[in-house]
Amino acid sequence: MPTSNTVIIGIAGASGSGKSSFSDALLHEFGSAQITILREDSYYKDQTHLAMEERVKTNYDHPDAFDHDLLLTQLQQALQGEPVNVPVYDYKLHTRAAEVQPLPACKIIILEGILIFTDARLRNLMHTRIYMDTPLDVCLLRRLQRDVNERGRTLDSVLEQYQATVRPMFMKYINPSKEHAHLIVPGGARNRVAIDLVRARLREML
Ligand SMILES: Nc1ncnc2c1ncn2[C@@H]1O[C@H](COP(=O)(O)OP(=O)(O)O)[C@@H](O)[C@H]1O
Ligand SMILES: Nc1ccn([C@@H]2O[C@H](COP(=O)(O)O)[C@@H](O)[C@H]2O)c(=O)n1
Repeated sequence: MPTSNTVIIGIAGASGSGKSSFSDALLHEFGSAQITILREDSYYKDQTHLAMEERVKTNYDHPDAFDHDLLLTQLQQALQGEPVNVPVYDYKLHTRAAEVQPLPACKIIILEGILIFTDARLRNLMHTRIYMDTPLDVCLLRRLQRDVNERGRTLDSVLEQYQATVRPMFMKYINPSKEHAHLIVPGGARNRVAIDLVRARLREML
C-alpha cells in the first residue's frame, strides 16, 4: 500500500475491454486537477535497436514485453511527489518515441493496462483494483476497428496477431489475473452503475 497522499487505482482487462474508456469516463467526472491516467502501454520496451521485421514479430501480450521495472520506479517517484517523465509509445513504429511526457502531480493516479495485475510489486501499490470483464468477441471487434483506424494495422495483421499471441496470452496471463481484482465490471465504460460506484469511492478519498 502506498504511504503518501497519492492513491493508485488499477484498471486491467483484455485489449479492447474498455480500460481506456472507463479511465477517461472517470477523468471526465473529476477533471485533470484531481485525476491523472498512467498507461502501462507507455512502458513497452524500447525496440529501436531492432529491424521492423523483428519488431512486428514481438509478442506484445507477454509480461516480458513491458519494462515493469521502470513503471514501478516511476510510480514510486510519483508517490514520493517527485517529478516523473513518462515514455511515449509509438504503436505504428512499435517502439518508444524520442520525447517524454511529464506526469501531472495528482491525488489519484489511474494505472490502466492488460498485465498490471500480473506483477505483485505493482499490485501492492494499488489501493483499488478493477477488472473490465468484457466478452472476448466484443473486445476483438473493437480492437479490429481501433487498430485499423488508429494504429496503422491491416485487417489480416490484426487477425493473425490475435490468433498467434493476443488470445493465447489473454488465456494464460490476463484472465487469471482477474482473481486479484476488488471489483469486476461487465459492460465496460457504458456501465453507469460501476462508474458511479467507483466515483463515490474516489470522492471519499479526495
Ligand atoms: N461500451 C462501448 N461500446 C462501444 N465501443 C466501445 C465501448 N467501450 C470502448 N469502445 C471502443 O472500443 C475501442 C477499445 O476501447 P478501449 O477503451 O480503448 O479499450 P482498452 O483500453 O481496454 O483496449 C475504442 O475504440 C473505444 O472507443
Ligand atoms: N507495438 C505494439 C504494442 C502493443 N500492441 C497491442 O496493444 C495491446 C494493449 O493495448 P490496449 O490499449 O489494447 O490495452 C496488446 O494486446 C498488444 O497486442 C500492439 O499490437 N503492437
